[in-house]
Amino acid sequence: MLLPTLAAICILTTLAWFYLAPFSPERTSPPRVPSLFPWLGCSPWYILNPCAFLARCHQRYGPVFKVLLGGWEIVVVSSGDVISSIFSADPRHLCNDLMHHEMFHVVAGVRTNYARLHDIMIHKLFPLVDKSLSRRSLGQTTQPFARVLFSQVKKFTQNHGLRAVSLMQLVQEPLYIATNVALFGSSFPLDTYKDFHSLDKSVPYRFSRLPFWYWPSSCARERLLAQIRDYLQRGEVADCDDRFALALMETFKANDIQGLDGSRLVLTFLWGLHSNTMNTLFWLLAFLLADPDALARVRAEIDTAVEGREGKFTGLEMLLASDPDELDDPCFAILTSAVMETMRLTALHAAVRKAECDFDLKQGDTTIPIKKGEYVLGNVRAAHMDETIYPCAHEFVVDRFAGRPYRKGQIQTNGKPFLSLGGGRHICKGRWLAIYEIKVVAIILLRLFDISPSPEKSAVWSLPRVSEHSIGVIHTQDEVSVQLRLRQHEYSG
Ligand code: HEM
Repeated sequence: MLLPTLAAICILTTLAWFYLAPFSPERTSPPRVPSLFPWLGCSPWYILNPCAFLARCHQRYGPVFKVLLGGWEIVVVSSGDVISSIFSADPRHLCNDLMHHEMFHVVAGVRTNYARLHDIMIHKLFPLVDKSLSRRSLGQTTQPFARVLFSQVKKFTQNHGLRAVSLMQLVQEPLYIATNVALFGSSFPLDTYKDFHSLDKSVPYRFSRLPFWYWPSSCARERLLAQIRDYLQRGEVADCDDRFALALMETFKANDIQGLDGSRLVLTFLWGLHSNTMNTLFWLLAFLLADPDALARVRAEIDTAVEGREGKFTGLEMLLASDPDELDDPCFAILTSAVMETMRLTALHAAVRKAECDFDLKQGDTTIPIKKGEYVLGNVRAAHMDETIYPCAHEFVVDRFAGRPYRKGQIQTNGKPFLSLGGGRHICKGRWLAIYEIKVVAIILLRLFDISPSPEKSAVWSLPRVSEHSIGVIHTQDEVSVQLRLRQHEYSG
């Protein structure tokens, strides 16, 4: 009894201290968040709710502050310009190996051989992703994507016509399967969505080393690794159009990556490929369903484009057969803006880097000194919630990014600091794929269905709660059920 009581007293005292003490930050530049514990620093509060902790510190100490978390001195920055300069910094000065290491460990359980896997990922896999998923060549890589996606969504019309379905599964499973076919070919283990989802749900807890019932997700990970290993061992690529899969197999062969190492590398990549995109897509639908006017505007735009009223497409089938470049079009200006707005609202923190030497970050006319061995972290959420840049920053404003003339071939930021997709040399290599995929899923679902809250739950739609332990982009643990009703138009099942 003594130990738990002491622990409870300790936690309550420190919580009270954190909330009530009249904080006077140490007179350092940047200000340092005071902490009671010598090595742990503020990690108990950070781990309990990273987002709320950073928001409180931002409010108290301003846009730049230093905090000790589990032995790491971290300089947190919240201004768009400074975060951009971290993204663009020379990796010899600010290095992001740490995040990659964590991803390998947390997602795929890598404990040995890290350096070799990391080397292949950075020097072989990322350039391959960059080339295959660039705006110009995306159409060759995604050829079967929309076809497979459509056939997966159609299954919901057959099996779930009148029943409640999980919004998460509705938006994510077809996307997962179609993306895997497009990138890895149809011989990839496609019936793995449930295991992937179970692993994905555990990742934020694994990152924070929080107590969690890990057993189901660990079993899911083992099954995924075994199936991916079989896929790599077979080495079959069904179709020579599967360019990405062919190049991947060749890269693995040339570098003698096989067995468990190969499957761990692919699983880590698979998580990077799906996790943010799936969660962003879920929130796009959730925001639209919570805002009937926004939903009506996006749907009207889709109907106009699909019905060929402005001469763009003559039906859903034609739209789905088009090159991704065709969807990067002013006829989808509001939908594109809705995707950008969702990315703005869902991005958390990024740009975690370790300083390899003493380094100055520029902030306007001043500099932020970073010492060798310190870490920097970009509080993207704070930058995106800056009311001076984004009025009504906490609200979903569907046309926020549709104010200026549409610029094809560019991310539609409307000239505002937009950090959800990184920047500089580490800009997200899958950004064109992610935007294209999210748009296609939204087009298919909103064209085919009226989606309403499941009557067993509530007649009024409210946004799902944000999980305190989200990473990358916000997550939810809420089960959201919806009912689908086929709309009356060209498609009848
Ligand atoms: C909505 C979906 C996505 C979001 C919000 C997102 C976000 C990001 C961010 C913020 C970074 C920069 C991280 C940093 O520098 O610290 C990044 C990097 C990266 N992303 Fe994405 N991403 C998404 C989808 C994808 C997809 C579909 C792929 C496809 C494989 C992908 C592949 C990559 C790669 C390879 C990098 C590392 C680039 C490098 O370090 O050179 N991402 N992503």
